[in-house]
Amino acid sequence: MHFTADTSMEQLLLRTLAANSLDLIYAKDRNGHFLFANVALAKLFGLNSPQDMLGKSDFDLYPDHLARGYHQDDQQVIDSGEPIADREEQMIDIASGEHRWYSTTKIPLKDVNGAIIGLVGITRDITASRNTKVQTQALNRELKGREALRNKELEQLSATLEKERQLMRTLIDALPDNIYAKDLNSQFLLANHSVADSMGTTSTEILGKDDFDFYPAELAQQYRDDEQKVLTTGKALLEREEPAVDQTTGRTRWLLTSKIPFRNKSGRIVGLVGIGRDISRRRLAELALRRSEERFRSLTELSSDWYWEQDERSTFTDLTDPNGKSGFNRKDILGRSITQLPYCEPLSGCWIELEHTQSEREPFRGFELRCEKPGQKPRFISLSGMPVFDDKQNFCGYRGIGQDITARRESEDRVHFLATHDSLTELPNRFMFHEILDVALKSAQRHNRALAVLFIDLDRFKNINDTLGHDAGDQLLQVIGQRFTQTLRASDVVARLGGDEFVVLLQDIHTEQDARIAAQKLIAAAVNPVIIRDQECRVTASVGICMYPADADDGESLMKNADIAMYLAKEEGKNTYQFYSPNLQARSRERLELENHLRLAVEQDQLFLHYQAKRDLKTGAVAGVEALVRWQHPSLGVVPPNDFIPLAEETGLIVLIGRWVLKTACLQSAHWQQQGLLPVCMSVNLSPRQFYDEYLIEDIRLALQESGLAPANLELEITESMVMQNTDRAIDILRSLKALGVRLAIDDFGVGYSLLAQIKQFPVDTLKVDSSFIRDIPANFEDKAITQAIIAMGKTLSLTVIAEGVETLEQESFLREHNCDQSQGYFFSRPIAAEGLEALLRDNSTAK
Ligand SMILES: Nc1nc2c(ncn2[C@@H]2O[C@@H]3COP(=O)(O)O[C@H]4[C@@H](O)[C@H](n5cnc6c(=O)[nH]c(N)nc65)O[C@@H]4COP(=O)(O)O[C@H]3[C@H]2O)c(=O)[nH]1
Repeated sequence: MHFTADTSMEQLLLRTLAANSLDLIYAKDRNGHFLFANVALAKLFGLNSPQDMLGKSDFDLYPDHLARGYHQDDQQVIDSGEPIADREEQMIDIASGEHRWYSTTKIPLKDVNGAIIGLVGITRDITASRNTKVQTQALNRELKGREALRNKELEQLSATLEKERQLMRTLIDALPDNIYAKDLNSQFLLANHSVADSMGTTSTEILGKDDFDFYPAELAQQYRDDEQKVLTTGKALLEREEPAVDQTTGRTRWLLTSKIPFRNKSGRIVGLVGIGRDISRRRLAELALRRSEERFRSLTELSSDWYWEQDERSTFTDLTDPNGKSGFNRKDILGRSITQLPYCEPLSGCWIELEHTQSEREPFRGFELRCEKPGQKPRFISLSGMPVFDDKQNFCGYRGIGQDITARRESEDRVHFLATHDSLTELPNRFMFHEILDVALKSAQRHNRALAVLFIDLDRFKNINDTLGHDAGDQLLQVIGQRFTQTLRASDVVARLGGDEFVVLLQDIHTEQDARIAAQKLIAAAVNPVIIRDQECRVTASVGICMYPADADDGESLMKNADIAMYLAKEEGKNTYQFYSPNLQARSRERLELENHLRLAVEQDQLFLHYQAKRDLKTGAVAGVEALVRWQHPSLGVVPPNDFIPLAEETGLIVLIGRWVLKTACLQSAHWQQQGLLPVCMSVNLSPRQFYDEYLIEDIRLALQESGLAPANLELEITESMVMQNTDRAIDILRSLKALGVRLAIDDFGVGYSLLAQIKQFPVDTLKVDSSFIRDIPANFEDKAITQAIIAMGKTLSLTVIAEGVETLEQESFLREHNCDQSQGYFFSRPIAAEGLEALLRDNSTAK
C-alpha cells in the first residue's frame, strides 16, 4: 500500500514531520519492501528522493548480513505483533561508510481491521548520544570502580584507623603514665586507665568532667590555672613536678606533668594534651638520697671525720671537710696520694705497706699519720679507705674517711704514760723500770759494760706522812723525786716503786766508785730540807747498790740485791749507802724471818711486859711505873724492844703490839690496885704509827674500860719528834687524848731541840729528859747545863720533869738538887716482871 496525496491534514502533518525529521522513518510491508521512507533515510543510502526507496528491501540497500538481521527483526515484529522498542544497533552509513549507532523502534503496521500488514520503523541516529552514553557509562563505570575502590580504601582505612585507635587506646591504657586530653574548659576529652584509676573512676565516666569533680578544690584550681595559662598563652607547660592525691588510696603522689596545647586545622587552640608521670618513687628515692646526703653532711659536720675520694691512680680528687678538721686545704691534697700528703709520716705500718694495699685494691682501716706543720703542734690523723668499682667491676679509685685522732692519741699516750709512770712523781714506775732495765742489761751485755741499780728508801718518811698527812708526804716525794732526777745524768733512770721507795739505774758506769759517787749525791739531795706548809721537813735516804755484772746479771736479782743492800744501809744507821755483798743476803733472810716470827709472836702470846718504877725525888716513893715490852722468842730467848720495835713500826705490826701493851699494862695496874696496892701512874710508850692510828682513842678507851683503870692513872709517852712534824695534827690528837683524862708525857726530850714556845702549845703533863743528857752527869758540864735548863723550862710550864737512865747516886742527887721531880733508871729499879714490881709497890705502900 502507498500513501496518497489526498491524506488528511493529520497525514500531512505526519508527512511533514517525517519528511523533516532527522530520524529515519519508514514503513515496510510484510515482505520487507519499503512502503515509505523519509528524506533522512534516503540520504542515508545516498538516494536523492525517498521515492527511490519505495519497493526496495533491506537486501537491496544493505550488505546481506545486515539486511538479514534487519529482516529478522522485521519479521519478528510482524509475526509477533509486538513492537521492538529502542533497539540500539550499529549500522553502516552507506553514504559515508562509517559505522553509526541507531536506536530503532519497529511497530507493527495494521490495517483498519487490525491485520498486520507490515511495520513502521523509526530509527534515530544516536551515535552522538550513544557515544556520550557510552562515554558516560564508561565514566560511570570508572566512577563506580573508583568509588568502590575508594569505599574499599575507606573501609580499609577505617579498619586501619579503628585498629590504630584500638592500638592507641590499648597503648595509652597500658601506659603507667597519666595521659589525657581536655577541652578549653579543662574538661576531659580523653583519659587513660591510669588517670581513671587514680581518680577512682573509669575512662568513660571521666569524660566531660573536670578536676573539681575528683580533687580537692585547691588542687583542682591549681591544675585549672595551669591549664588555662597553657590554653591562653599557647605555651606548653613542660615537666612540672606537682602533687596529686590518689583518690583510691588517699596517698599523695608526685607527678612529672607536661601539658601541651593542641590546635584545629585553622590553628586555633581547642584543648590540651596532658601527660603525667608518677615520679613518687623517684622523688622518694631523691628524698631519701637528699636526706641521706643531708644526714651525711650533718654527720660529717658533727663528727670529727672528713670524707675523701681518690681516682684510679689513688690521688685525691675530692675532700669534704665542712669543719676543716682535716687540717688540709683542698689544694694541698687534690692530685696527691696519701704518701704525698704534706708534712705527714706514717705511724702505723709504713708507706710501702699502704702503697701495696692500694695497688692490690684492698680496703685499709685506721692508717695513722703524724702531721707536723712547721711551728705547729703535731697532729695525728687516721685514714680508712675502700676501693670503688663501677658496674663492670672496673676499679675507679678509693673513697674513705679521715679522722683527727690527736685527742685519742694524746689520751692513749697519757694512758700509756700513766701505765708506765708513777702518777705522783711522774717518774717511771716499777713496770717501766723493769722494761728499761731489761733493755739496758741487753745493751750492757752486748757492749760488755757495767751498770748499777740503786735502791733508795727514805728514812723517817712514814713519820712525816703520819704526822704531816698524806698531802705533805706526797709533796715531799715529788720534790725528792725531782731532786734525784736532777742530780743524775740524763742517761740514768730514776723510778718510783711506791711508798717512799725509789730505784735508780746508772747506765754508763765503769767502777763501784762511780756508783758510790751517785749514791752520795742522792743522799745529799735527800737531806736538804723541804719546806711544806711553812715547815721544814727533813728526810734522809738509805741507798742499797747492786752492780752488774759483779753482783747479779739479771734484772730481778739486781733489784732484789739492791733492796737487801738498802736494808743494810738502814741497819747501819740510815742516811747512808751500802753495796751488796753475798753475806748481806743472809742478814736479810734473818730479818725476814724475824718479821715472820714477830707476826707469830703477837698471835702466840710470846710478848710480855716488864715494868720499871719511877721514884719521886722529894719523897723517895714510887711515883709511877713504865711498861716496857719484851719478846720471848722460842729460840733466841728474850729479844729487847730495840731489836724488834723498829721492824714492827716498819711493817705496821706495832699497832697490834701497842694495843696489846696498852691493854695488858692497864689490866696490870688495875690488878695491883685490886691487890690493895696504892694506885700508881702506869706509863705506856706510843710509837709514831700508833700515835697517828685512827683507832688510837678507841683503843685507849677500851683498855681503860676493860681494866677499870682511872684515866688519870694512865700516862702515854710520845717522843718529841712525833709531835714536832705536824704540830697542828699532833695537838689535835693530844687534845683528844687529854679529853679522855689520861696523862701525857714527852719522852726522850731534848734530842729534838724543841723550843719552849712549841712545847707550850702541847697539852702535856710530863717532860722526860733523855737519858743521853743524864749518862755523863756529873762529869759533862754541858749535859748538866742542858738538864738544868730542861728542868727549869719544865717547871716554868708547870710540867712534871722526870730524868731517864739514872744509874748513879750522883746523877740522882744532881737531879734532886735541881728540882727534878722524878727519876727513872737502874739506880732505882731495872725493868722487871710484874711480880717483882708488885713487891716494890707493896714496900712502897707500907712505907707510906
Ligand atoms: N742504859 C740504861 N737503860 C735504861 C735505864 N733505865 C731504863 N733503861 C732503858 O731505857 C729504855 C726506856 O724506854 P724508852 O726510852 O721509852 O725506850 C724504849 C721504847 O722507846 C721502846 N719500847 C719499849 N717498850 C715499848 C712499848 O711497849 N711500846 C713502844 N712503842 N715502844 C717501846 O724501846 C725502847 C727501849 O726499851 P728498853 O730496851 O726496855 O729500854 C728501856 C729501859 O730498859 C738505865 O738506867 N740505863
